[in-house]
Parts: sequence; structure tokens; C-alpha cells
Amino acid sequence: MTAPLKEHAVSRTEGTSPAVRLTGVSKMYGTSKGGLLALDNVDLTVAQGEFVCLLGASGCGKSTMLSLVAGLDAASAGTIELGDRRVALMFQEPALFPWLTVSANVEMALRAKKLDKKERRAKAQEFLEIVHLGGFGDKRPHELSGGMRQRVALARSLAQDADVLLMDEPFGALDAMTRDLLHDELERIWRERTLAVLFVTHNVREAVRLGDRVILLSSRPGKVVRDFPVTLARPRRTDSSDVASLAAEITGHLREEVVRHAR
Ligand SMILES: Nc1ncnc2c1ncn2[C@@H]1O[C@H](COP(=O)(O)OP(=O)(O)OP(=O)(O)O)[C@@H](O)[C@H]1O
Repeated sequence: MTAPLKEHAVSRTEGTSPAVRLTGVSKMYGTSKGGLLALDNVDLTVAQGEFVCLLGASGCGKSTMLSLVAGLDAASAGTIELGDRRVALMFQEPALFPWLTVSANVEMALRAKKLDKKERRAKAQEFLEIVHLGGFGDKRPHELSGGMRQRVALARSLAQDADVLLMDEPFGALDAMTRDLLHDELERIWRERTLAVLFVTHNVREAVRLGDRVILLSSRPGKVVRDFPVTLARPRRTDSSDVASLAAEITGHLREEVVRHAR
């Protein structure tokens, strides 16, 4: 059963916690007759400083949810509250401008600020150092590895002064070793900057490695069906037995969702 679609509202009112709150959010693509219901009455709260991973079958509406929170698209119903927080979105592809240097790519995110060119360059350098690319500002993206390009994309997101990082399978195209290093980097930055992170992945171990909570969405239309708290001590290792064991339990539930949809 799907909820009747209500009036949509996005609120950016002042406030402290939570960083992101979705209440009764539905998304219909197209008209209700010939349309496709991607999300159905989703309730989800992410506290500032919390790392929340989103899992679900392909096409269940994970990317849709991120684009609604980012304000790239409007919900058909429900409310999305961000307080006064700034949001940055990162994708699987780093989407860098190939003709610009690494530093200039990060500087693009600083253009809205009242900084002169020299100050922008210095700020970009600071963000590149945070992601351990301090010596690569003058390179072009094609001169970097895939993992380094994703680090540049992360530096660019941080340069937007984001309080909330929305990450859509950001490490999905990387090899396991690089992904592992980037997990460490991201975890460090998340802690140091007290970010709220909403992280979409298909990799259950990655979700358990990183998340304070793992949210399982139903197959389309996406609804929150399970909310797994991850209380394992940090830092965690993707190949550790406790991560593997919780990942196996979550995978069982994910499989049920996928099978249910395939019937
Ligand atoms: N702009 C759009 N117009 C119409 N339908 C769309 C649009 N964007 C997404 N959809 C549909 O909405 C559903 C949810 O898509 P979405 O990309 O959010 O799922 P997802 O869970 O991120 O998928 P995946 O895990 O495969 O990336 C899919 O059926 C998709 O085809």
C-alpha cells in the first residue's frame, strides 16, 4: 500500500540536532497514473556527527533519496529538514574538470566565498592537505589514480563547508586496497569535522565498516525496513570476523528484500 501524496516542503530553519530529518517522504516520478513510485513514506533521522549507511536492492530509491536531501529534486510528499546545514554530494565518478588542475578543481568550490585568487589557492591547498594530496595541486586529474581523484572530490566537498556529506557509492569503482585506505581517510575526516554522513553502498561489509547505523530499504518503492545499529569498536577492519558476522546477518535481510521483489 502506498501513502497518499501530501504537500512537499523543505525546511532550512535554524536548529541543532538532527542534521537531516525526512518525515513521510515519498517520490513519484511522472504522474501518479503512469508514474513510478520510487520512495514511499520514508522516515529517517541523521544526527550531526552520525555516519549512516543506506543499503537496498538496485533501483530501490537510494540515489533518489540523496538527490532529494541535496535539493536537486523535490519530494512528492513529506518534509526534509536540514536546519541551517550545508550539504555536499559525492558520486562514484569524481566529476572533476579535466582541463583544470587539481587545485583549480577544489578552488571552484570556493568561488562563492569572498576570497581573492591567492586566498582561494591557499584554502584549496589546506583542503588538499587534509586528503593527503598537498603535493598534487598542479597536476591534472588524468595524472592521478582513481583513488586520488576521489580524494580530490572529497577535498572539493569539504571546501563547500559541508556539515552533511551525501555519498553515492563513492568508492564503488575502486580496488579493495584503495577503498580500504579511503575508508580510513573518510573516517578520520568525519570524526575531526563532526560531519553527518549519509552513505549509499551495495557493499554490506563497507556499510558495517563505516556506519554507526545501517539502514535497509525495501525494494521499490523504497521504505525503511530495518535499522541496524553498529556498535563494534572503531577503527574497524573490513576483513575482521565481527564485521563479517554482522555483514552476513544484514546480507540475509537484504537477500530477502531482493527475492521478495523478484517474485
Ligand atoms: N529522473 C527519473 N525519472 C524517472 N524515473 C527515475 C528517475 N530517477 C530514478 N528513477 C527510477 O526510480 C527508481 C529508483 O532509482 P534510484 O536511482 O534512486 O535507485 P537506487 O537504489 O539508487 O539504484 P542503484 O542501486 O541501482 O543505483 C528506479 O526505478 C529508477 O529507474
